[in-house]
Amino acid sequence: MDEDWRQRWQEGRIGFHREAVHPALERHWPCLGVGEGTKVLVPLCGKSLDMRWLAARGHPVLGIELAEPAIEQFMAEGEGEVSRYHQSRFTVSRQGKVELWCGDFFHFHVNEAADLGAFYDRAALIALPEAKRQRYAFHLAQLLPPGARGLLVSLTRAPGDTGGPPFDVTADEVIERFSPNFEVTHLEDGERQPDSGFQESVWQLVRRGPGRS
Ligand SMILES: C[S@@+](CC[C@H](N)C(=O)[O-])C[C@H]1O[C@@H](n2cnc3c(N)ncnc32)[C@H](O)[C@@H]1O
Repeated sequence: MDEDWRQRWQEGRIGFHREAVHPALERHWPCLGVGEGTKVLVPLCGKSLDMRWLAARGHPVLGIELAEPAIEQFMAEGEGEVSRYHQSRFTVSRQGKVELWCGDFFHFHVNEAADLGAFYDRAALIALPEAKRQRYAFHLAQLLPPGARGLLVSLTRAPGDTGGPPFDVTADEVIERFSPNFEVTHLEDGERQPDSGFQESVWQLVRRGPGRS
């Protein structure tokens, strides 16, 4: 699976990438109550412009992405000097308020997450096959302190369509996977797309106590 993602980036098969900031982020982030200056984790970040939007609102952003081309492109398309350093199994590239960690999200350790206070998941959970989604929800919870808030943009496919990625993740599954560690609130459902049959759903998650273990 990891190799598939790297290959997609090599070949430019990145239909998931949006050329504009996601409207759900613009609509809902301001209502989440995430404090100014709070550092935002963006798992499986690609080269999403949503990270620039978060940075422009004053948030330091920490994105994690497997594919080096995604990070190279993000930096090349941005402005400002890029610095790089190595941290455990990752190469970290930093430009302005955005730092992108190149490597596997599941290798990102809680010790490296000390200053995180919020997260943003658009097309991260739904990029993972079922077997990895439970692990994802648990790992995310381990990285965030109690009270940390985030936005999740999930997706369902047309009834009977079992393809992916993006994978079909129902509302029941979102609740089941996250509610042990998060307060989960459904915010909205988008329109089902007539061509793809995809329908996005947007969720607010708040990390419950007692905290990281
Ligand atoms: C569907 S894309 C979404 C990217 C981004 N969130 C966006 O909205 O454009 C999923 C991304 O996750 C990356 N990815 C997949 N598995 C990963 C993992 N285990 N760790 C880090 N990145 C991963 C892929 O390379 C791909 O760029």
